Amino acid sequence: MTWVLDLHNVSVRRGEKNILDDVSWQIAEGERWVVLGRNGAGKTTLLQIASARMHPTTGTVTILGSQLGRVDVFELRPRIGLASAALAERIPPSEIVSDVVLTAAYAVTGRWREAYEELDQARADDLLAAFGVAHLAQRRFGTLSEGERKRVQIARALMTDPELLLLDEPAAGLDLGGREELVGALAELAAYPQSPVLVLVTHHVEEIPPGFTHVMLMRDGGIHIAGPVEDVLTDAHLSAAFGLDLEVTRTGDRWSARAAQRATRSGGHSG
Ligand SMILES: Nc1ncnc2c1ncn2[C@@H]1O[C@H](COP(=O)(O)OP(=O)(O)OP(=O)(O)O)[C@@H](O)[C@H]1O
Repeated sequence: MTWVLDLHNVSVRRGEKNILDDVSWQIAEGERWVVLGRNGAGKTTLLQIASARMHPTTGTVTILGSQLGRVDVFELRPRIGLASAALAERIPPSEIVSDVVLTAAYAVTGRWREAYEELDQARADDLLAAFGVAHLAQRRFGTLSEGERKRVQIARALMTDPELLLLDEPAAGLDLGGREELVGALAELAAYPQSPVLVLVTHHVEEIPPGFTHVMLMRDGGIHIAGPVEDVLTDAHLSAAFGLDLEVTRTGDRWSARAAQRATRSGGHSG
């Protein structure tokens, strides 16, 4: 089987610590993954590896059939869409929104005399429309709200028509309405068979869009458990991964979690 992403015994060492510790993970065509874990679990490091931005200390990483270390990463990266806070910080606030998306075709931020094809412009316009921000195309990126910026970033990440799309906490900082709109947009993306393979990093099960197929729970740099959503999202697995007693609830095609309610003392009469 050809995997879209194939990590084999991958570790990343920083100082005395393995911040990724012996991770083996395969993603097949058509899958939509959520990576969950508490602060410091290693989620962003995992996405750095999966987006060919970081090499492992040990282990092998094969992305879209190319093994890291044996491939020109500058040829590989346009095939992988990535949206993250770190990338967003590099977008000049004065950049016109349309150009924020368009420049992804050339893997740069900041438009500077590149010869853009009309087709590229049309694609950038379509993506802005698909994420409901076409009306902001001529605004400066720095003037957008957090939610509007997140949508523009995802449009940018899709500009190169990637085969793999990695989203690092796309709902962070959004209000309830913004989160729900984004979850809806990602559910739509997940539903298209032509969409890239999706990997979404989040802290909250409430942000899992309908249509996502698999969940990985990370803990201390390793995989606590990974597999189909229904198998992984249990009270026991989530509690172990987050280190506290949690109750998970499924309502329709959405999930929520909260601290387990302690059994109340019963049987007594008040007064
Ligand atoms: N260059 C580095 N040197 C030392 N430690 C690092 C380095 N980069 C990351 N770490 C540590 O590795 C661990 C994993 O970091 P990472 O950012 O991958 O976690 P995360 O799961 O994305 O966390 P969060 O949910 O808080 O964003 C953290 O403890 C972090 O402090």
